[in-house]
Amino acid sequence: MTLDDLAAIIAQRAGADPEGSWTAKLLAKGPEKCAEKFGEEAIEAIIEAVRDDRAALTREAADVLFHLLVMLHSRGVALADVMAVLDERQGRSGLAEKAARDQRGRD
Ligand SMILES: N=c1c2ncn([C@@H]3O[C@H](COP(=O)(O)OP(=O)(O)OP(=O)(O)O)[C@@H](O)[C@H]3O)c2ncn1[C@@H]1O[C@H](COP(=O)(O)O)[C@@H](O)[C@H]1O
Repeated sequence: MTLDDLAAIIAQRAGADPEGSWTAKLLAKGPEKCAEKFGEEAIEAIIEAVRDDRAALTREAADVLFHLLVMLHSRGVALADVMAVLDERQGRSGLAEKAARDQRGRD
């Protein structure tokens, strides 16, 4: 399973009957609810990271990735576009990237 596979499943489920699909049910509630659910899952992952429960963190991280992709779909953001941003950053130090971002914020 890749993130591309999961994004394709989410796109396919988007038009499904909400009674038979968690993805369809969540998307039907709108982007704000998808964002809220992503936030809940992120917090659950944070809690497991702080507790240092690796098995629970692994499960919560899977929930985070799934709900991130649902949230992106809800706002029409393609995973490919997110990956393109990461591609642009490849080979560039995170510190240099942050400095450039801060400079753009000041312009
Ligand atoms: N990867 C996932 C996935 N990860 C998590 N979830 C669901 O996300 C929901 C979140 O559960 P939580 O317990 O955190 O939230 P909750 O059910 O609101 O309960 P509370 O926390 O509020 O008590 C659960 O129903 C999980 O089953 C997922 N649902 C679907 N997928 C993928 O999407 C595919 C399509 O699923 P459907 O859309 O359901 O057909 C599946 O085959 C999977 O590949």
